[in-house]
Amino acid sequence: MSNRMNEPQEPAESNRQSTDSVTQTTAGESQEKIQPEWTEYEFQGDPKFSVEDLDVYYGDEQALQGITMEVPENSVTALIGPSGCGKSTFLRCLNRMNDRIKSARVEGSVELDGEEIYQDGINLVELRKRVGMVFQSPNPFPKSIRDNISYGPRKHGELETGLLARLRGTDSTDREQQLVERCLKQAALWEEVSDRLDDNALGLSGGQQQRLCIARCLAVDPDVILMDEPASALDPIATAKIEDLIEELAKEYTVIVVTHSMQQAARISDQTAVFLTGGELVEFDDTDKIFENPESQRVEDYVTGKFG
Ligand SMILES: Nc1ncnc2c1ncn2[C@@H]1O[C@H](COP(=O)(O)OP(=O)(O)OP(=O)(O)O)[C@@H](O)[C@H]1O
Repeated sequence: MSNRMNEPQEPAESNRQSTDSVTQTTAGESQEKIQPEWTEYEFQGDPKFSVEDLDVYYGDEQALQGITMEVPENSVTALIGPSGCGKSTFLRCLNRMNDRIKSARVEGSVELDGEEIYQDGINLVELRKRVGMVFQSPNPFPKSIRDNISYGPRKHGELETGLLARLRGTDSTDREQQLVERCLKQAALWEEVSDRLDDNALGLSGGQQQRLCIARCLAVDPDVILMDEPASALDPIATAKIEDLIEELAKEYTVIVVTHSMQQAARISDQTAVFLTGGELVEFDDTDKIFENPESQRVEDYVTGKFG
């Protein structure tokens, strides 16, 4: 992983000119789309997601255009780009959260471990269990810290506690305690809250609440954790804790994170996808390559702050 942002070097001219213009217009003719070759990222191992020709519309407005990329498993992928270029829209395609937006229409293919998630009959509850999501503002339930963690597994019928469960002999209080401890440890929060698990989660600091939301996401055993600007509402110390946590989580989970901070993308991610205005994915590569020697002139301009 990259720990620093170097001054970008000059990208190869020959590559740039051939395909940098994703949308070319010849006089008086309709636009012709050319998929940039810099999104074919080569990596070892299997892809977690294979996305092909993904278009997303909100009503008549197109938010993503022909996105094709493969996301490697057990690593951190950062999605960067200027405001409104479709990063959050793309993230929401990966667990079909856009289905909840009435005007949204998704075309193309998204495979998770080789299985199409946009096929009819896919179980959305299962999908969102496998592909969890953490949002920009921490949003714990107004319940105890313990209940925040056990909420998901209870909903899925994996935990039962209380009088009825004890009478039935199905009480899982011990398992719940183990689960709460494991998830809070994984989210680097256990030490700070182990003596107040029954306190209301809303009494935690913003950074603690966000780590609790990550712990809550881990409680249902996901494969993938999607994060939409998870540290943008936090102070620098809380941000550093979330960044450390993201790197740690990637040993076991596939983490895909939208960030506005290029420094953050450079610090925490293994590979970076750069989206630009109009909903194009222009370049996807190792994070070092994107920040030090991108192929696309537009990406170089963006990462060096010339626009965006
Ligand atoms: N629910 C929605 N209904 C209609 N249009 C939407 C909706 N969500 C996003 N859009 C539009 O889709 C485009 C992409 O938005 P999106 O939020 O995905 O971009 P983004 O890169 O995540 O932006 P930001 O960095 O500002 O969060 C924008 O033009 C936006 O206005």
